[in-house]
Amino acid sequence: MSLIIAKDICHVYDSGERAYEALKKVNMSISEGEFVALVGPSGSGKSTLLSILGVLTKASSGIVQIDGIDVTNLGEEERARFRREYVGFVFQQFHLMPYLTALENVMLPLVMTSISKKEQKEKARLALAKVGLEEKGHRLPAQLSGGEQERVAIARAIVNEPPLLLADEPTGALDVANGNRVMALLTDLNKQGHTIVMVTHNPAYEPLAHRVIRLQDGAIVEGSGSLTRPGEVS
Ligand SMILES: Nc1ncnc2c1ncn2[C@@H]1O[C@H](COP(=O)(O)OP(=O)(O)OP(=O)(O)O)[C@@H](O)[C@H]1O
Repeated sequence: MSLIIAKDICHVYDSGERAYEALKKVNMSISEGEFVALVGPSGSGKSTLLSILGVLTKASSGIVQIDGIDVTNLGEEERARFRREYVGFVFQQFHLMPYLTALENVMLPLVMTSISKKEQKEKARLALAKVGLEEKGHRLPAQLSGGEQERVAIARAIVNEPPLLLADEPTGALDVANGNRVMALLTDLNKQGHTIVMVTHNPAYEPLAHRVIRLQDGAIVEGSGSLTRPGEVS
């Protein structure tokens, strides 16, 4: 079953003097449980597409359906709620709060929920254990290595068990050994049921994905998946 369907997605950045068409009629579908690598040259539109799939950016036109919900026309508040429930984000820059411990950073997505503080802590501990950092929850980000900080960021992304995990160059700031460890972790999380879409510049990681979607000049040139399953797209 498709978790994501994107139909005729166009995106234009309009910064006053000149408009730039970053995505041109992108059509794709991603099945539940897939691990997809989103690749392509710099400027081809990968981050823009990831941001649209994560309901962070509103596409200029086109339709995005996630888990059967048309997210295209949701209001700001509904979009925020949708992101909290459905999407975990992992970025190249870890974006950890420097004055919070690793455990507190992982708890952040739960703060807005009705879950009790005790349960929030328990869930954060479990997420840290999943990334192999159960012993380091008390440390501040500055007291962790780059690889460990990225694993904390991954724990934060999965703490509320979102069905969809979006990763933008998750290994971009890491050395080979730490990059490989993060990739092994993502592969493992995928096996546990998270659907993953990952932007990467590293061809060595492409074989780890079930499918490679290649973008060029804002269009998909390989691996879009089928959009023709009856009943899924109106
Ligand atoms: N806020 C913006 N305003 C104007 N143009 C933008 C903006 N953000 C991105 N672009 C342009 O849109 C195009 C696609 O950008 P995007 O960041 O999606 O590419 P990318 O494939 O992720 O690139 P990279 O691999 O270098 O991160 C680029 O040409 C970029 O210059």
